[in-house]
Amino acid sequence: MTQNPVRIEADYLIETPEDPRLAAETMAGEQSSGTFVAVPGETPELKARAAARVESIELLDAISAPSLPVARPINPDGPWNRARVTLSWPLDNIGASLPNLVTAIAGNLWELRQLTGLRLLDLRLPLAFAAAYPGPKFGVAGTRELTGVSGRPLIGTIIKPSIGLSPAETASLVATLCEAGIDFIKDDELQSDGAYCPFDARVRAVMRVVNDHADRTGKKVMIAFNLTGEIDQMRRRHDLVLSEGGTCVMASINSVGLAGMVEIGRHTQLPVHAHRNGWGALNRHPALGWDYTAWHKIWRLAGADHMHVNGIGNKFSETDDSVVTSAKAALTPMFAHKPCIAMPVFSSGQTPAQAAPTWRALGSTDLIFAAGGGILAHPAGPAAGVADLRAAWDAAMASPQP
Ligand SMILES: O=C(O)[C@H](O)COP(=O)(O)O
Ligand SMILES: [Mg+2]
Repeated sequence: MTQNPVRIEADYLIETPEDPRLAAETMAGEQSSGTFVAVPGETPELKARAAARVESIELLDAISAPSLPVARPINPDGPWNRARVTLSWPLDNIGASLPNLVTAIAGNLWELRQLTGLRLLDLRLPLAFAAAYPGPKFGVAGTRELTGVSGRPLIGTIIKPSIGLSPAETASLVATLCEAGIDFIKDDELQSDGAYCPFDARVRAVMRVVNDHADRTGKKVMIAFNLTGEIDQMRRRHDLVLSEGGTCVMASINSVGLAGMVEIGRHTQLPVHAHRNGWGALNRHPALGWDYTAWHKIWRLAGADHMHVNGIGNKFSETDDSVVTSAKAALTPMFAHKPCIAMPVFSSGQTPAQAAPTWRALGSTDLIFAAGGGILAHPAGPAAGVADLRAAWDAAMASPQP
């Protein structure tokens, strides 16, 4: 977690038919003061001030075929060398700006013909970024306080069918889940403000049920209402959730973009639940895109309190190791004085069967365990689904601390 006070650092896995040292210099040049040819104004003084630097290169095994196509290959016969590279940039090139950070560390780099593979593995930011951005306002502690859940994961679900229910039907399902003792419910990412389930009507209908349940039992179930939209809409939707007594809002972060998320992060008085749909396009090919460890940091800084990490034995394509690495990353402090911890959300094909392996692999109860089909498709109904999931977690946690 040691931060260079004046330089941004990023680690990459590169694949190149050139000497990796040359390719790394091209990366640094293209992403700072250089271009494909020396230009007169790029003086030694200017370079000293603005050039990105190659901080380290670790050579890895070469491979026998390129991972990505190139229109005019530099060396069509290979070999395709691989290396782990760290670059750094002067903070003053961009200032503490998340959108411009992404352009610098993850902009035109992806298109360089010198590279047949490029993956951004991790990044380290100067403290100025911690000062410039809100970070999560609630995180694990604030979410636990609002839900009254301690010592175990939050047991959650996703409204299913994802889309198609009316506000009244959604509220009726929420009532059943509240009675069953659930802690957390979220809209599906596909449900935001459609014609037959408008956002405002859904919030009002659902919060009537949630508030009534809280008045009777003292337990306020946290509902993550999906406010994804344009910036003015999102601010207004947040304000409605707040005024109705809601305790969480959700956004599809790839859809609202970094500036959208920063605005939510600054405006919010509620925890922000960050849904990562679209992530596969940035991550699924091992020689292209981002590792979650690097990517999720920009969203935490922007204000994500809950970060989706997929789940053990998920219905998608990701390995369990990758899921656990992501969850541990979300729980790792970003800055000593401003940890920006985000609560990992395990979701995607989760059922009681994944409770014990998740507990063993993570060794923490600081998570939201969200099972949509895993609760709502229970043969004995949603209430039995909640009870089974609670029982599975209780049994898992009774086994020795991993
Ligand atoms: O939005 C989500 O988190 C997913 O739709 C999870 O749904 P599932 O538990 O039914 O896979
Ligand atoms: Mg979903």
